[in-house]
Amino acid sequence: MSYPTDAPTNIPKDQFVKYLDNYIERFDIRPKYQTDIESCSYDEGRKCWFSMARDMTTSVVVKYMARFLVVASGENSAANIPMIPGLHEFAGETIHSSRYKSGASYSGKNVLVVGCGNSGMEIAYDLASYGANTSIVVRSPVHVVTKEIIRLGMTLVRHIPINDVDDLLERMSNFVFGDLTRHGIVRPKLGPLLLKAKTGRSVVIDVGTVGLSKDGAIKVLGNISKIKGNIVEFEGGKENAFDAIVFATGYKSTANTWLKNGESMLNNDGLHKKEFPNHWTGANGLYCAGLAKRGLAGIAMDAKNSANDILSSYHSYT
Ligand SMILES: NC(=O)C1=CN([C@@H]2O[C@H](COP(=O)(O)OP(=O)(O)OC[C@H]3O[C@@H](n4cnc5c(N)ncnc54)[C@H](OP(=O)(O)O)[C@@H]3O)[C@@H](O)[C@H]2O)C=CC1
Ligand SMILES: O=C(O)C(=O)Cc1c[nH]c2ccccc12
Repeated sequence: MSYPTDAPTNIPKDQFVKYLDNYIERFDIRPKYQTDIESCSYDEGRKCWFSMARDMTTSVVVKYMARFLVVASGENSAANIPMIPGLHEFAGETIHSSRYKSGASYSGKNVLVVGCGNSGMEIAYDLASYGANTSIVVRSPVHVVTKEIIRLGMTLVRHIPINDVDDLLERMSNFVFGDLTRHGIVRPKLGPLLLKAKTGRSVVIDVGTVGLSKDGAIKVLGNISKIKGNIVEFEGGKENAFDAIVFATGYKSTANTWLKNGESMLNNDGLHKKEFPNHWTGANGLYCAGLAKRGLAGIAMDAKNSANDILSSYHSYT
């Protein structure tokens, strides 16, 4: 099997869409856009998977039949908003990062971004650029890198031990950003690639947020303890008033809600049951790609394993 080697790196949106179109054409993929899978279940008698697919524009439900089923709906499927005491009575606006489009309407407002993953860090930068008085909650250590550094790391780790690559990535990142501890951003003990492999936590690619935090244009705050009206209280007792809170607090898998008979592969959280590296397949032609919290490299690994396995059982099946 061959894969395109011309994957885009830093190109405008229309060229990226063109890349996807070329990909579809090259592999003869027929996407069903605007389609919601309501359920997938295994028919023991016919030895196949039945999927109920609702056309979101017409609401017509179509039934698909397939010998193989690949769950690729991802770890980032439904918005995760934490339970914080007093949140339901918060006097301002609350929004999850998945619905955030632009900081334009937040100009001049006091906005708190909760979460310092890539979504939170990008949104904080956008809000500050639109003139919002921006704060961000950074409750845990995080690896901030540049896109060049992580790209280099992902290439080197195919040839060099992970600890050596992590050492290099940390040195380079420290050289670029300096020690950010006094700005509220602390590096985790584990290196960036090992942290991803062990905990699923991604590095954050800086888009300018770090510079604004150093300038004080974006305020870095610790964990929230409670909310009272429009006041947010932080651990340590600090209190600030906010007009809006953006929850960039990540996502959950939803595969367990629509996949019936998936017990051989998925748990109640919609993530795989089996330990890595044997997690990507279940019974009766069931597969998953991208539920192992191993980032882009993990998704590629699952996709190749699933495709090769389907190919070999397809040949023995026909
Ligand atoms: N440009 C890009 O390539 C982008 C990539 N992405 C990717 O998409 C995926 C999803 O990213 P994202 O939406 O950022 O979600 P993530 O799961 O990566 O990050 C969620 C963040 O929310 C924090 N959080 C969760 N609950 C709380 C809480 N109660 N109080 C304070 N903080 C909290 C987490 O902190 P803690 O670690 O302490 O739990 C973490 O910092 C990731 O793989 C990411 O790398 C996203 C945006 C842009
Ligand atoms: O593959 C992942 O998820 C990583 O953690 C590394 C990575 C590659 N490209 C990225 C873009 C945003 C955040 C992390 C990565």
